[in-house]
Amino acid sequence: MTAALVMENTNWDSALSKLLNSLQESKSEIPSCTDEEFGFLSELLQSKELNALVNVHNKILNNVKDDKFFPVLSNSMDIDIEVLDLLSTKTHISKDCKELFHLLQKPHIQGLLCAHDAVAQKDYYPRLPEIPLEVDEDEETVKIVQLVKSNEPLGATIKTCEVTGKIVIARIMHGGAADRSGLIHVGDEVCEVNGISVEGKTPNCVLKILQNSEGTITFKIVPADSKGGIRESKVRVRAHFSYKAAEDPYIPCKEAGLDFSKNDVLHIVSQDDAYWWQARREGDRNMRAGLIPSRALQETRIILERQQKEKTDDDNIKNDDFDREEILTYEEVAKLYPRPGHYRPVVLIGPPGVGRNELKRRLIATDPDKYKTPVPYTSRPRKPGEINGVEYHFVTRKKMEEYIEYGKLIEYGEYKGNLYGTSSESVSSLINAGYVCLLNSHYQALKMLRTPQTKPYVIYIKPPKFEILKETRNDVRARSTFDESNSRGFTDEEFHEILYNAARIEFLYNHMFDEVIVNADLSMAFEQLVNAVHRVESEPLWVPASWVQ
Ligand SMILES: Nc1ncnc2c1ncn2[C@@H]1O[C@H](COP(=O)(O)OP(=O)(O)OP(=O)(O)O)[C@@H](O)[C@H]1O
Repeated sequence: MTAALVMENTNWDSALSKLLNSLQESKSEIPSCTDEEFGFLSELLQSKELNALVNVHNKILNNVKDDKFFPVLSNSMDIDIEVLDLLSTKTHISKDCKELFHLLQKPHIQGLLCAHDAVAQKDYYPRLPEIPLEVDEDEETVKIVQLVKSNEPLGATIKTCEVTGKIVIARIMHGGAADRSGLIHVGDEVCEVNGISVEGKTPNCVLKILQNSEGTITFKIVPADSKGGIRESKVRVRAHFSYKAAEDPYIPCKEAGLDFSKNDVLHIVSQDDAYWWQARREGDRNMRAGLIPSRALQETRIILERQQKEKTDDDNIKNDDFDREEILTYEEVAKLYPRPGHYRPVVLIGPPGVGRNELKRRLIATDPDKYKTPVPYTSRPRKPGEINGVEYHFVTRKKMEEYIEYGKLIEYGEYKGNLYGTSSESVSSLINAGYVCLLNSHYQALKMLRTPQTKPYVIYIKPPKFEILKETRNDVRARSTFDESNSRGFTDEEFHEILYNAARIEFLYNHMFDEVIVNADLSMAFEQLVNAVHRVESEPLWVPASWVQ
């Protein structure tokens, strides 16, 4: 294509055409320019993309002139994440949902939305004024640092140094404004803020000065000896408790706190402080880290809480609940990537009668060549119609005890005086043969199953509240699983027993669940199970870090 051709196109930007013409005219006058370089530049100036970009730029300029151009929102990235959250469970509904779900995750779409938000929030305003030249001569080590105050906090905390009594930087939050500037470091001594000396002032007074300043904030700082960038740790943990900084009376700075919910995965970026770690919620676009209680601090809090509770304890959890001794704070996790043809076993946990068999049966029916369940062993007597090796392998109690003693069973438990269990061999042979192995083990077996070798995906099947449990089961004349000798519906007592057992399982094993499905409407619960199993087959998922190493 030549310049003349370009100019024939009436939509072509005239400035670009001019530039291209000049380039061609002056080619011979720039001998240092190689053919390749010249070709690249002239191709660029003739590209449709650049022309379109310049047109967009011109249009924006025209709009700005008329004062018509303003952003409608400044949180498009938050909206993108919200929409992704909503879509994540609905991708099966239609091809469009699936396509949108993938589109909104594309890095260039997200990059565009982030850039849009930064512009909409005027993140680049105001321009930094020139740094004043007249710095006290006798203060060679003094540094003037200017930061732009935007909507986000500064990302640094201050304290009075116990030794010198001066105001010093106590903490820099990872990814916050101060950290990103790279100009302020822990231990730096603050002499002035916006020209106001902070000598003799309390951290609270300094905070007030900061809060009252607009635009840029100028710090006069004596840098600490040891600077160096902050190294980010790569540790990810799953939180086993929820946290709200605003409700924590001991956090050094409430605004610097990071709220999280139980089961959130957190990226711990700094464990330098014994009591307060810095963390980000995994998947959060906000790169600013926040303060969370360290493992040691949280453990101490739990122990104190328990001691206080024990004094007034009136809960009815039985004494054999050995797990109560466990102090759950954070569990280190890592992503486990799916291996094609080698699937993690899916374990359905729940109170007897909640519907695990029904869900498992339905799943196997969708593809019996893919989903399999091992035939368990039991010491319970065979009932009429049952075939050995089909429903169960029927063996004596003595044999079961031998199996347990010799470690032949991957999981076992006792229910109503009979032993039940699954052999390790039957599970591993299904997994090695490329099937998705489904287990609905007794909850007591969870600890045995949750090992780096087995790597189970644990789904807790939860009953809905009493009224709904009763209504949904009675509507379809569900058969009680409590009375093996008689086919009849569930009684109210049995519904209460399901709920009692559910509360107990949740109390003891909640931290081992990868997912919870409430089995109210059967078809909805089944749909969730299908989605969950699909995720296990196809997505990298968080597991205890020891399973991955
Ligand atoms: N969401 C539901 N709505 C209505 N009925 C249900 C629902 N889920 C299960 N059922 C019915 O409840 C009864 C008990 O279910 P199921 O046998 O699957 O329970 P289970 O948890 O496997 O019990 P167990 O572990 O004691 O064998 C069955 O008749 C089943 O069809």
